[in-house]
Amino acid sequence: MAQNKDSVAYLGPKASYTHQAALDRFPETEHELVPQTTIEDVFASVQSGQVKQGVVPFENSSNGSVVFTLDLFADPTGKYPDILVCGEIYLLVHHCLLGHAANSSFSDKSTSNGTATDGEGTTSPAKPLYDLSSVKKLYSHPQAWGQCNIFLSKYLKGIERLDVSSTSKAAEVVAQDTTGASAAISSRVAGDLNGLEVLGENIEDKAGNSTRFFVLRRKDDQTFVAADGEANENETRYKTLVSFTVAHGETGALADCLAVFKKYPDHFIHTSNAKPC
Ligand SMILES: O=C(O)C(=O)Cc1ccccc1
Repeated sequence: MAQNKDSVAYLGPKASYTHQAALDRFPETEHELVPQTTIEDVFASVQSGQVKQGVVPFENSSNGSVVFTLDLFADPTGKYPDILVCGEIYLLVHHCLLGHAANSSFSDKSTSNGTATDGEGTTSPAKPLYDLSSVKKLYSHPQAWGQCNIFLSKYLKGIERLDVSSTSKAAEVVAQDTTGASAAISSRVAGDLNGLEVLGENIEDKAGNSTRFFVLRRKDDQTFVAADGEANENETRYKTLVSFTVAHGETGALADCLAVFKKYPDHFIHTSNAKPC
């Protein structure tokens, strides 16, 4: 591990959206960014103290929470008792369809089949840049499918979808299959890194598609505890993540918990997520 640089784990490999979010907040001149295979690996490396901080995807403007991350915060088996959220990062997400292009590109891009629409007023102007008839398998992180519904249902309807641990992992997998039968939903950066062509760009349903990432650390990390004290003296306003479980089958149990906010009108709920365990 490089000396004098704080280490930051992220959902990798390189060129994932999480990597891009981590680079925005933690430039490599001052931080060592450490890729992890899964979101749980990021939690585990922060919990064990192997890294100082971690970055994980939390929710998306188009299709809501990242359930893997929510489940880890719920922590039903008590594996991550010392994890705290200490920051957030927002990233605009533009998805590409990446693969090995068939010979024919659509030279006049307006010749492909017109603007795709989902019938609910959301339009996706993206059209394929190449003939996609050889694509038989699609790879991506499960969170990405729901952000590209319009393009997928119009141009790749019924094509098998395979979930992998991140969008950049999807690009790595597709790079191994040179037959042209596989394609990934991932970023342009991941395409460049893995030598893949962009078969479609900006294929997300909504123009402002953005993802919110959380920065994790251990709650007993003294470097931060000191800084927290200073911030308190300056009356810094905080956003706090509160994660709890309620007894199943007790009617109104969740409502009773939330009622506490009535007593503290200067504390308000920014977002809430509820999920069966
Ligand atoms: O960071 C990634 O690349 C991921 O796979 C998680 C994700 C998926 C879709 C949008 C943002 C983050």
